Amino acid sequence: MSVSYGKTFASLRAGADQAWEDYTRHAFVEGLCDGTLPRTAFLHYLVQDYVFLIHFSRAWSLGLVKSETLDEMKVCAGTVDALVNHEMALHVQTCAAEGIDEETLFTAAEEAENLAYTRYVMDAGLQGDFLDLMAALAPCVFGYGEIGARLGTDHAEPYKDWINTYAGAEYQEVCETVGTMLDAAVARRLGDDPQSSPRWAHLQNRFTRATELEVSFWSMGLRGA
Ligand SMILES: Cc1ncc(C[n+]2csc(CCO)c2C)c(N)n1
Repeated sequence: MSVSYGKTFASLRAGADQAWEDYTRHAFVEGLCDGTLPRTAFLHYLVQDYVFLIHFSRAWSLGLVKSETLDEMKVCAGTVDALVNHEMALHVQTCAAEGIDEETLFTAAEEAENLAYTRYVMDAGLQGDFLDLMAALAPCVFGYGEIGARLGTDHAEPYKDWINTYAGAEYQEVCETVGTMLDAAVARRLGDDPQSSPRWAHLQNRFTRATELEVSFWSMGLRGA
């Protein structure tokens, strides 16, 4: 892998085995890359993803509540800001150009895969501590970072705006910042050898399950083809 987002992510990624490959090399992703993804599937994904981001913003806000350091708070607050004030704008713009207005996005009925994923993450945070929440949030952040880094910024239409959002230096820096914060959060709570902590298996389980839910999310997108 050419990108590095910290040792916590590297360990969790390795522990997720095949699920990680299924997520980051999904047919939906390959279709974005070579431009063969049907437009209807992309729009179906984008409408669902708008609602997804609403709930992910809520989950990152919970991260603020569960933080133990100002640095953790800064990363969570920055992510909420990026999500609600910037990342969602891409969805709104793209959908507006296709005649789908923001009211339609906000009130879209969630597909079961979407609902399952966001509520799973939220519950991981409500039930557990900051690390439980971060383990469930991590696949989303680093997976899109890894996909963006692999696809690169040199793409033709139709999906270059989407790809560039995640391939660009700005998002890659976000992933590095979150990775650094996550390493510090783990060291603070579990010490220098976190994999030997009795909590590690549970954190790995949260990460792997969230990764599987990302796979389902892509497959749900393809259903719109
Ligand atoms: C299904 C789905 N999974 C992941 C992302 C990417 N993503 C979601 S929240 C967030 C902000 C963290 O910095 C990022 C990058 C997405 N859009 N949709």
